[in-house]
Amino acid sequence: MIYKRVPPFVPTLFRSFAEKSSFKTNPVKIMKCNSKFEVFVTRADMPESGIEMIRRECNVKLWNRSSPVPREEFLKLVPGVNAIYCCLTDKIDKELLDAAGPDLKAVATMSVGYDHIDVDECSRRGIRVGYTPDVLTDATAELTVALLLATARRLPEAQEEARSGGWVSWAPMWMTGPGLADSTVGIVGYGRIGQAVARRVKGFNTKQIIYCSRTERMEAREVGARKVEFDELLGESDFVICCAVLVPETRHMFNRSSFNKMKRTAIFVNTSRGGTVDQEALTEALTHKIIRGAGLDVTTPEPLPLDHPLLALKNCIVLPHIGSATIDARKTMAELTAVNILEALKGLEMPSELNSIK
Ligand SMILES: O=CC(=O)O
Repeated sequence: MIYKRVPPFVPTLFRSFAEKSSFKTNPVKIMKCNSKFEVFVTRADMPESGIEMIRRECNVKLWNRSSPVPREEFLKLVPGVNAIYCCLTDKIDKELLDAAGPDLKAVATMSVGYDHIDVDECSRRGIRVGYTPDVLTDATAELTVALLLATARRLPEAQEEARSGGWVSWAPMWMTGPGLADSTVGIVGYGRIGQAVARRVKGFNTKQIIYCSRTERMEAREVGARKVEFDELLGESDFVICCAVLVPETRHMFNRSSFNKMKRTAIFVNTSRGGTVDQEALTEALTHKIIRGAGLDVTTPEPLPLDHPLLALKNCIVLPHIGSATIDARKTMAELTAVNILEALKGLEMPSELNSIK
């Protein structure tokens, strides 16, 4: 990987500064360094090390709130900027690119997912697009396994029982769930994260790992994983894990028909994007015990409204999209996003680029 680590960062002002005094009332903070380039950053609480790297070489226009920039503000703030440093809540589409205008040279997202960016449209306009693969693979795979175990072994439910007095005594079959040992694990989407999940679940003495992906993956040999068709994976797996990228072909691939093909004892886990699941069908499958349980780190929409039926189901765990949320992963993602922008503005290759415009 070409990604270069930067020297240790001296903590600076951004968030604490932003949260002090006058900045509370001003939604944008401008940081000048006499560069010809201006970079718009969509969150006040992007990790400081990445912002500091950009600030050393470019003028930074920082959205001075830790909540997403409202769309109307976003459209007003981007005209004339040379780069946008964004995250997965920021939609970068034609309208936004039109608003930014011809000086926009690069968009870099602090995420591996890029379904919020119209990459083709960026390419047509000569705008380079960067993202952050690799650096969050371990973090996301760890969370996926944690969610898998928490769902199968019913950890939130068990904790609730302990807290609320439901724990009357040890009981032979109380709070039981399926184990990974001797099970079949099916992984849908065998990219970097899918492979990292496979390596981890292998360590739990699983019987077999099967996967489906567009192509046969050499990496699967390392864990003895076998490529199968989607329907076979659904029918064979005790645990079905979705690590697939969200593209038109994967939208709602987990629907009524898919849940009906799964074992009634199956556990479904999704750490990719909420859009891969038809949530109404999932709610029905969980309510009517068509499958045993589900663990979701991603939903549609995010956040899931508090009155959403999935949040009321005991056999469903919902996490607030924290797959990559280790401290190191998030810092490294921020720094990679900064390097992507700086290299693009210098006309150099981005370390992690989605489109290659020469
Ligand atoms: O979901 C998280 C990411 O795309 O980085």
